[in-house]
Amino acid sequence: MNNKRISIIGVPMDLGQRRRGVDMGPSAIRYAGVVERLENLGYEVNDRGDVEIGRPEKYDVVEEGNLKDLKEVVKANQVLSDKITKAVDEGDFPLILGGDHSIAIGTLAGVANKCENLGVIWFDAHGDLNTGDTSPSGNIHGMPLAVSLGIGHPSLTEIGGYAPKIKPENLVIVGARSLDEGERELIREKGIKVFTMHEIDRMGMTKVMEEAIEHVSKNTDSVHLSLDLDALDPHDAPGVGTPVIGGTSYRETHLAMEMLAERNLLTSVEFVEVNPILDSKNQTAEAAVGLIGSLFGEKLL
Ligand SMILES: NC(=[NH2+])NCCC[C@H](N)C(=O)O
Ligand SMILES: [Mn+2]
Ligand SMILES: [Mn+2]
Repeated sequence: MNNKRISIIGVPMDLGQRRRGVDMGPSAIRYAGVVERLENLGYEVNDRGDVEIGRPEKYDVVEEGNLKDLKEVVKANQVLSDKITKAVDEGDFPLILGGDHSIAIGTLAGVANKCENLGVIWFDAHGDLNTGDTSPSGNIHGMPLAVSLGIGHPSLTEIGGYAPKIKPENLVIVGARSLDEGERELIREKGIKVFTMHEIDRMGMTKVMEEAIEHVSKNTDSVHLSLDLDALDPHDAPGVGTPVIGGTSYRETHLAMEMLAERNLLTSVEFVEVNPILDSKNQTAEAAVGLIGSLFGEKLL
């Protein structure tokens, strides 16, 4: 990834879930020194600022189909998608900072329209494979993968003007330990590759990443990484809205990032769900920046 210009795009989105504060995620990650960290690795960094998020007069409004704050989520994701397309057209490597995970809808719309077959590595405690019909919460941050597979409300699946963005065989989920019933069904029906915490315990992160990388590099021309900080154990990343015990350690995740850096296959990256209000002394944003450093080639010796 060397000799490249990185475009940072912040997305202070908090409408895809109910806990306020995750809109400050991009600021917290910047404050933890992401730009300096990347510049020290020799990259040129183009911080394109934040996507504007509409502030609804009333929060949590379900306009239709069990989808909370649908209108504002759609609007921001369309803007994000266009912004990414522009960055890619200008030759930049996109690094997206969230914000809740509903922004992955716009991110994938923006990065997938430039390639035939996008591979996706999705680090998450959750599946994010719900639709309005299967979601227990109505929170759109639990839906971006289903939406990107073309499943869900048309105002979400049609963002960017095309659908689907990804194919189920080009997707791998790592770190899952909390799935809703509808998500399990979709995983089985579509044959989606999932390395749950069970496989990570059993095989170790090295083997999991070797297989995950192999899986997403087959028949793909680009590979996107979406990392939800709740994939990590809450002990190492407490500042997230939907923590689930029993996640990957900072060390294991760090190793995964180093393996991705070695393989040099990523074409876009996104870090989401950092919520400074729920954090302790910006620990989660700092963890994110440490992981970003490794991902972009930082080495101790
Ligand atoms: N991106 C996330 N943190 N998603 C959490 C989703 C939680 C739950 N499965 C839901 O759909 O409401
Ligand atoms: Mn999650
Ligand atoms: Mn997620």
